[in-house]
Order: sequence, then C-alpha cells, then structure tokens
Amino acid sequence: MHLAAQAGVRYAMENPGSYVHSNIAGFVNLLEVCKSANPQPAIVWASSSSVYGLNTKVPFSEKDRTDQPASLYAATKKAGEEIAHTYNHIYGLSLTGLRFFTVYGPWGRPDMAYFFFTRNILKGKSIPIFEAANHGTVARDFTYIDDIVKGCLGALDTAEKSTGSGGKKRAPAHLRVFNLGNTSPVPVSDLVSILERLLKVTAKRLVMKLPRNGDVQFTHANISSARREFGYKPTTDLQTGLKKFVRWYVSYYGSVKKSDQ
Ligand SMILES: O=C(O)[C@H]1O[C@H](OP(=O)(O)OP(=O)(O)OC[C@H]2O[C@@H](n3ccc(=O)[nH]c3=O)[C@H](O)[C@@H]2O)[C@H](O)[C@@H](O)[C@@H]1O
Repeated sequence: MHLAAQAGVRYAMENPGSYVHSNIAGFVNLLEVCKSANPQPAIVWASSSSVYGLNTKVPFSEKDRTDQPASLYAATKKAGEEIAHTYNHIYGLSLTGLRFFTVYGPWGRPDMAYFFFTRNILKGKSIPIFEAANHGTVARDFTYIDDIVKGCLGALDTAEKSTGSGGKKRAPAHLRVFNLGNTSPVPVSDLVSILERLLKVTAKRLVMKLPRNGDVQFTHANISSARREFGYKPTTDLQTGLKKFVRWYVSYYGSVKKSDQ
C-alpha cells in the first residue's frame, strides 16, 4: 500500500517541485524497486479525485475523461496513473489506484479546510469560504477516514498477484482504478455550519471568490465500480464524521490555547 505523496491542491502553486519529486519521481523509484523484487508485490496506491479536473459530467465515473487537470497536483496524480499503466504493461506489476475524495477525520491533515477551519473557529479567527462565479456553490464529496480504510482493505484483498519475475513480465496483470468517495457532495458553507454547531462557536465567515489556483467547484463520486469489485459502501455522513473529528481534535489539542501549537 503506497500512500506517501505531496498532497494538497493549492500548495502546488508555492512549491511545484515537491509534487514532481514525491508524486512522480518518488512513485517511479518505488515501482523500480517493486518490479525487480522477487516475488513482485501487488501495489495499491493513492490517486485523487482531482484527476477529474474540469470534467463537468457528474457523478464522476472512472470512465470519464481525466485529461484536463486543474492543478499541478492533479497533473502529477494523473501522471502516476499513466506511469502505473507503463509498469503494468512492461513488467507485469499488479497496480490498483484509488481516487480518494476529500478524506477527513481524526489524525487528518492540518492543511485541509475542515481541519484549519476548526482551529480558526476556536481561535476566533476568520475563515475564507470560497464561492464560484455568480455566487455559485463550491461543494465536496467529503469522505470519512474509516470508510476509506475499508475501501483500501477491499482493494488490497481483491488485488491479484503481479505476474513478472526477474524484471520481466510473464503474463497480463491487474491494472485497476477506483473512486473512493461518499457519493453525497456537501457545500463548504454547510461544512462550516456543522462545525459551528459542534464547536458551539459562530464562525467569522469571509466569503471569497474561488481563487484561480487549481480548485474545482464540485466533486461527486460514482462508486459502483468499487461496490461491485469489493463491496465498498460508505456509511458515515458528514455530520457524524465531523462529530468524531471534533471529539478527537478537542481531546488531542486539549484546549483552545494548546491548539495554537
Ligand atoms: O479529493 C481529493 O482528491 C483531494 O481532496 C483534498 O482537496 P480539497 O477537496 O481541495 O480539500 P480542502 O483543501 O480541504 O478543501 C475543501 C473545500 O474547502 C474549500 N476551501 C478551502 C480552503 C479555504 O481557505 N477555503 C475554502 O472554501 C475548497 O475550495 C474545497 O471546496 C485534498 O487536499 C487533496 O490532497 C485530495 O487529493
């Protein structure tokens, strides 16, 4: 299971090299080691819903086009999918890419919106909430970590063995890609309302135009493929998942003051 990456859509404008380094060069390094291993492992790795880019057909299906990435981050994840194709084709590596949809929950990434919104609401700081042109809603198919873990296990359990040995392909091997989302997009402003209720604090909302730095307006997963292949079925709605996150956040950081650290 390969989850290491430079994640985050907007940071790619600040530090593009880190995306190339981790998501492309790092992934190739890993595949080079795996292709020569004996036996070769089967690999399940993290792609991203961001590969759908400017695709407007919803919900996003694995069959939809992914040739219009809106950020360098998305482009490097899409490159990973093409690189996976090459190593599968030449060396017989079994590869499964999982397109995660805005994963959240305890022990999550502090750079993600739900996480720093929580921190800023508790500190009384304002939070920037993006909206699209003509006051258009920005929404995400937020997916709870426990559902993602179940999807990862399902992908691992159903991955067929790699077929190569000694750096040579012996037979065709698995090459798969699955959406792992929640299938119910929620507007970012609703996410903030849920956090306000859970934290019992009114947020200082700063509504801003969606910056032109790689964000897409909307994500929504079609998960029928993962359901068919390994019974993937998310069960946590955003309200329930954020409740668990907030409980963790408060117990981890202890108090508002400590959350400054
Ligand atoms: O689904 C995915 O593939 C991606 O999900 C997230 O990307 P994103 O959905 O942009 O997650 P956040 O950065 O947490 O943003 C969530 C929502 O809040 C909005 N947002 C973000 C930041 C902000 O200051 N204000 C704001 O309204 C964004 O436009 C977005 O709609 C992860 O950061 C990516 O690593 C991952 O690949």
